[in-house]
Amino acid sequence: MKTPFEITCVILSGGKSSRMGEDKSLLPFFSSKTLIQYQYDRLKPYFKNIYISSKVDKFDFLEKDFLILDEKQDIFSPILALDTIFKKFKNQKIFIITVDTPFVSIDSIDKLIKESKDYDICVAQTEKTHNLCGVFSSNISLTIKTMIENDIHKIGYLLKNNIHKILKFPNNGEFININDKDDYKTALNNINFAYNN
Ligand SMILES: Nc1nc2c(ncn2[C@@H]2O[C@H](COP(=O)(O)OP(=O)(O)OP(=O)(O)O)[C@@H](O)[C@H]2O)c(=O)[nH]1
Repeated sequence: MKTPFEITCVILSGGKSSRMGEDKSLLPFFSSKTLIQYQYDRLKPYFKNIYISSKVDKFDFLEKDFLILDEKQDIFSPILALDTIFKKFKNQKIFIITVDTPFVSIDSIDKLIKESKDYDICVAQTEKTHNLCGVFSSNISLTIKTMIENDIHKIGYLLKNNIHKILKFPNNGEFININDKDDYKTALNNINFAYNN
């Protein structure tokens, strides 16, 4: 195994899951683990520090010290998650990934971290841009503050207003998001196929 990445990882897992119709982070995924526990456990060996960002404490497997609860509870938005994350981690770069992308490879994460050196944001792109899979620097805090004050929640705005790099990857499959029941069904097939072959 590689030496763990120096950079801290935070998994975003406090969304509304409106397209799924139930909290996707707690859906059964693989080997008796929920989606969030699967994502956490598979990434944990590769990072010195790994946290989960959420609105509430809903993870029975996680020690409280590794949970980052959003400061603002009234609306759902990854921008609010990033706001709390960078209040905790000042002057740092953080690797951000979402709970619903369990197939992103460690090699791709390695590439994103290496490529992020000269940028405040470095995110992945395949057929579309994966705005919440990449490295974010605390230098973006000021833009986040402005966005919250003006009720702007588009990650695209955050990218546009900071020095960023969009890193292309050839394999769309590894960046698939699990948003609705069909995505979930496909992801379950993929994960079972991967472990049985
Ligand atoms: N901590 C935290 N995470 C959030 C919040 N809103 C969204 N996320 C996470 O950010 C990622 C992208 O979220 P979205 O696609 O906007 O929302 P979602 O909950 O995944 O799904 P939809 O409600 O169907 O859009 C997911 O990993 C969410 O769990 C929030 O308010 N707080």
